[in-house]
Amino acid sequence: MLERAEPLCLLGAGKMGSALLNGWLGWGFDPGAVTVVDPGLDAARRTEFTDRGITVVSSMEEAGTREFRAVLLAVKPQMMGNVLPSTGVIAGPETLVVSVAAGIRLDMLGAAFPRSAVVRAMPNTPAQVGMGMTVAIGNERVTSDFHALAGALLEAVGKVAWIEDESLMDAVTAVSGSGPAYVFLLAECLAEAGRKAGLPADLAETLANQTVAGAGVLLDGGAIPAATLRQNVTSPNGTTAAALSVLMADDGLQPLMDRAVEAARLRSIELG
Ligand SMILES: NC(=O)C1=CN([C@@H]2O[C@H](COP(=O)(O)OP(=O)(O)OC[C@H]3O[C@@H](n4cnc5c(N)ncnc54)[C@H](O)[C@@H]3O)[C@@H](O)[C@H]2O)C=CC1
Ligand SMILES: O=C(O)[C@@H]1CCC=N1
Repeated sequence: MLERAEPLCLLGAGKMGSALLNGWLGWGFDPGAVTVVDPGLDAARRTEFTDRGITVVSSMEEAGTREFRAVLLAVKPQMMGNVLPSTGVIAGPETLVVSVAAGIRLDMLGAAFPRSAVVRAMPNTPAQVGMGMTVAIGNERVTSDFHALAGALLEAVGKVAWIEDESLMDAVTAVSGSGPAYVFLLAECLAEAGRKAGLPADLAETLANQTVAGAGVLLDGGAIPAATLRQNVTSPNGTTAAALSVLMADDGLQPLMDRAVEAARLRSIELG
């Protein structure tokens, strides 16, 4: 289980690391128990953290040799080679290490943290508001206690699905890890199309954003399938049917999405 004041170290407080941290603090985690290691934070970001009672350091040396209960690795995959060798000292047999780096495999993580339980996870940025989707897989050191701890950390920021086949992680990354960006692009495109249809820019943006947000809330919980929600909007021979005849044509959204997801999946493999 997750105690609210167990020592937790976040390596890399960029977009994803901060989203997770905000989610944990929103859940009630004690900021005084958190150490952020990030050499790239500007003064304003550092102050943002320290004002909330979080300890911020620039290097692993400054973090000391204390073993944390949980270490979250949220640096770029390309940085992992530099970061991993110096992090072993803060992770002992009682430590759970969670990496969210795209493409970085469990065997690489396990080699860097031979004494610790390691979980490879793929969250997404809606974690910031407790609406994240995370897929996770643990190595052989993840006992039921560590599994519960990882589950608690990740469930504090949204839904969690555990998998047993690591090869699925590249497709997971392409669908839910990167997926929020596709939805934001949809909102941008819808607003742009509205502008082209004659709407003032700010009104077009408001309509598009609120439509995407509202549709997302209707989807939340999964009680009603997306296809049913779509059909509920579509009056026979009406305006939606006219638009969907374009979006659902043979060269419509599906083949485009297939190509986009495949490009992301292949990139995830490359990053590993
Ligand atoms: N942004 C997203 O939506 C998602 C990102 N991820 C993964 O999260 C990781 C971080 O991605 P972002 O947050 O988007 O990148 P980012 O560039 O916003 O954050 C990376 C952070 O790491 C810091 N950093 C660089 N070198 C460091 C070091 N030696 N020690 C500690 N911190 C260091 C940087 O200063 C920066 O704040 C990546 O591995 C990515 O694959 C996973 C799921 C979703
Ligand atoms: O773009 C990326 O590589 C990361 C992984 C998933 C979302 N952002």
